[in-house]
Amino acid sequence: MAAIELEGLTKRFGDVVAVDGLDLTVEEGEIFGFLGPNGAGKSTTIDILLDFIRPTGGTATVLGHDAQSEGLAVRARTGVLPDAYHVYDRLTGRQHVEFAIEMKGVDDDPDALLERVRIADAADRKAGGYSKGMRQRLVLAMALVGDPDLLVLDEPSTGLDPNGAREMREIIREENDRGTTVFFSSHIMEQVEAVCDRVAIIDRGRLVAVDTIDGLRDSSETGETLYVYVTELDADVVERVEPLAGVGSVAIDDGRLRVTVDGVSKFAVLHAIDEVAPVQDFSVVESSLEDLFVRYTNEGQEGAG
Ligand SMILES: Nc1ncnc2c1ncn2[C@@H]1O[C@H](COP(=O)(O)OP(=O)(O)OP(=O)(O)O)[C@@H](O)[C@H]1O
Repeated sequence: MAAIELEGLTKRFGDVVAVDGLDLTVEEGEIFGFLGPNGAGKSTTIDILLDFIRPTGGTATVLGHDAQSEGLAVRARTGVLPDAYHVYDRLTGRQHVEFAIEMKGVDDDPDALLERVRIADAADRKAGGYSKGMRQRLVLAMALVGDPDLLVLDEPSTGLDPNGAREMREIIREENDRGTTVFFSSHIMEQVEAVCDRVAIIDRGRLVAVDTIDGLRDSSETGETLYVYVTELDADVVERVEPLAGVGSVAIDDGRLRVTVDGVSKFAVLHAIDEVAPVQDFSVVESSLEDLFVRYTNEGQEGAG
């Protein structure tokens, strides 16, 4: 059974199409990144998964339950770290978690939960004195009450310093190791790259790519960039390298040739360049997810324009 299954999911707000015929499957046990620029439709999709808003068309199935007609069943098995969350300044960390345990009607150990998000030593402090990272982890501890099968995290790293973001990643991995499927939205590429099994990129409500990060790299012309030192570097070399198979773009950059290539054929490309102009030295730079993200979302815009 898939953890999340979207079929033709559509949401219109008046003239605005926030989600536009989205088809997506997230398998159980995955850490799945849901990426897209501002306004792409991430929060709207998450709101539909949790039945906070109703779709205009299509269906969303979460853990085998229809998100709309069986919203209660979905929420009973799903933990959510919302984009905007609130803590009560005058309650301690433990009191927050105790409250969540009572609300869910389970008998979890609050200290064990605070331990899992690494703020057990602050359990008796008032949340008003917590740092932003600690507050977020406290809300995550509340989301973990009842041992959910699915964790939905909306922008879990926004506003965290690098240490906080790293700690968040570690916690996400640990929860995943316990068998929880993690679906998290972000526009911070590094975060997603470091932790996700697969990612979907959406843009203006539409799916533009879904794959592993390596898969995205391989299927993208900008999979890798070669920096090549050749014996003679001039416009003529650029012109002769451009038509070679597997070459995306070619430019002169800081005394070197800068060549974007399809990840699979970089050696063939190097070899071909060597025939045109003898290669003295080279280096390979893998695209970051950031590059891929820009590429996928810009391509979409060109298509629409
Ligand atoms: N309640 C609403 N009424 C009207 N338009 C809305 C509403 N909610 C969202 N939208 C519009 O739907 C589109 C998608 O918004 P959404 O918040 O889902 O994007 P997002 O990917 O979560 O963006 P961000 O990364 O900025 O949070 C945007 O154009 C937004 O303005």
